[in-house]
Amino acid sequence: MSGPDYGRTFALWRAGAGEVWGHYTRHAFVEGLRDGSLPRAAFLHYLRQDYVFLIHFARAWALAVARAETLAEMRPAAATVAALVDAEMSLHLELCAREGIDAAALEATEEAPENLAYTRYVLEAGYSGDFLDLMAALAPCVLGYGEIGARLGAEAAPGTGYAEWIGTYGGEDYQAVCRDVGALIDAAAERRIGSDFAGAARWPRLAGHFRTATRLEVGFWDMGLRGR
Ligand SMILES: Cc1ncc(CN)c(N)n1
Repeated sequence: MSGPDYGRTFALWRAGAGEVWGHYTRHAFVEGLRDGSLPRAAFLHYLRQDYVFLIHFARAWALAVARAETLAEMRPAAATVAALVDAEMSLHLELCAREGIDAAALEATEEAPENLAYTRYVLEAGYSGDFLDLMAALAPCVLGYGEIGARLGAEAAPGTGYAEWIGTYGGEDYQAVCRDVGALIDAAAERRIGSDFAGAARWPRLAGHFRTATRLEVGFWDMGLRGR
């Protein structure tokens, strides 16, 4: 199982997460997007939760701007905040508007426990740790969807009904964000722990953040699939 190249640190964290990574990126929800069999109600339930999720993720990336130690770290972190609130959330606004769900209704969505658990875990990693801890907790979100989008872009059934979702995450704009974030994480890791990543005292904790966030992604898909 391979995917796009988003850098060395991501490749090591991804491999270290073991089978959990496949549970996330090949979840039944994802396969339902690919072949079009995902019930529309489950998709809309997921989209509403994901809109709220992205608000908190934009806050977490804004925290990364504050935790950055250099301008070279600050710029891509700030660009990712913009990509989340300007580009990615537009997908949710447009798809939901077509179903009669407006922005006010989206913002009034009551957070599911799986959503609360995931977003607050990531924010806590940033509050109690440093920039690199935060990157480890954020990476499965950004880069996992990049990997899923790239695969579904190549494999999706014609007329799946979820082509816009797939096009957003498989498209060049989102893939460029993933490559930039991968490069940002590689540079941030070298700066803080040197080039012998796996030998660094901090490595198990960082890999643990990545694995936990990946498990929380699986829980998010489970929540979406269950629907209301
Ligand atoms: C739960 C979740 N994880 C990741 C992404 C991709 N930014 C997302 N929109 N939602």
